[in-house]
Order: sequence, then C-alpha cells, then structure tokens
Amino acid sequence: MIRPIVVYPDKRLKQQSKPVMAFDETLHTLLDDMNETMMASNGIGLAAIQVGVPLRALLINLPDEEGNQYPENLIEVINPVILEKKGFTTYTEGCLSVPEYYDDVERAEWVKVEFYDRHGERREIETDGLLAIAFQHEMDHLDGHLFIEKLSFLKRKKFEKEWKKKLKELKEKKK
Ligand SMILES: CC(=O)Oc1ccc(/C=C/C(=O)NCCc2ccccc2)cc1OC(C)=O
Ligand SMILES: [Co+2]
Repeated sequence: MIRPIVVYPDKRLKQQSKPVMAFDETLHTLLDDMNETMMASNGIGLAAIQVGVPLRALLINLPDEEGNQYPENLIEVINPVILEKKGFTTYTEGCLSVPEYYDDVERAEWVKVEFYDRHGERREIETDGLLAIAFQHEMDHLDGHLFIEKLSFLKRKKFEKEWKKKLKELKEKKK
C-alpha cells in the first residue's frame, strides 16, 4: 500500500537507520509498499526512513531515455556499504522529502557498493553516472542526511527562505 512520505523539516528524516536483521515477510511488505509509494510520486529513489521506517533499506529505479521506469530495473538495496569511490561529479538533485526543490550536489563519480537483496543474498555493484549518484543520495538518508545539507551557505539560506514561503502557502491552501 502507498505510505505517506515524510517531508522536510520533519525530525524523523535525521534519524540514524538501523541494519535490517530479518529478511522476512515484514521486510518484503515494506519493500513492496516503498515501491508503490515511490512510483506513485514519480520518484527514482526512496529510502525506508522517507516512509518513517528507520531501517537501512532503499530502492532505486532509474528511468530509461524516454523517462519510463520498468519493474525489472528496480534495485532493492539492503544494508549497503560503499567499498570504494573515485572522482567527482555534480548533478541537480531532487528528493521526494524536499518536494519542488532542486540544486546542484557534488558526489563521487564512481562507486563500488556491497549490499543484500530481499532474501539476504549478498550483491556487489560498481557503477558511475546517475546510478552512482542515486546510491549516494539514498545512502545519505540512512544516516539522517538530506542533499540540502550539502548546499553552500548562500544556497542554503535561499532554500530556507523559499521553503518558509512554500509551507505558508501550503497552510493557506489547507484553510
Ligand atoms: C513537484 C515535485 O515534488 O517534483 C519532484 C521532485 C523530486 C522527485 C523525485 C526525486 C527522487 O526520486 N530523488 C531520488 C534521489 C536522486 C536524486 C538525483 C539523482 C538520482 C537520485 C519527484 C518529483 O515529483 C515529480 C512529479 O516530479
Ligand atoms: Co532523497
């Protein structure tokens, strides 16, 4: 089922997520709910904490050139660890927990990641490009970090001003 997405500045997003210990039905239901939620919101990545569950689990499903996402491209990532990273790259990132805000973020260009699938099988991926960025963005969520924390001081001030205005508009709309 679709679960509500936790939105900045909700304090839950700053939690340190705990490793998954049970690769059981409960985990599988969580992963399925996360996928429904991510797809319903046009997301390409989602960490469990974004639906309020502080577990080290995340999903990535990158769209193809036409912008379509396919179930076979879904990667379910549990207890990930970056084994190696190289180079630098900058990309304009967005996040379902910080809707309608995008900004340039610098990250490693290439990463080697070890993780487990929903059955507890170990996997290893070496990648660059958007997948490398997605892994780093989603893994930051597991440690309570959002991409807006990487903004320069001035960009962060701009963001906070815009965000206060947006929240006020949202409250006005709800009245
Ligand atoms: C209006 C609004 O909220 O816009 C959105 C913003 C972000 C997103 C999704 C962002 C997302 O999936 N980020 C995953 C992390 C990531 C960021 C950059 C590159 C790789 C991985 C979706 C939005 O919704 C629509 C309808 O476009
Ligand atoms: Co995010």
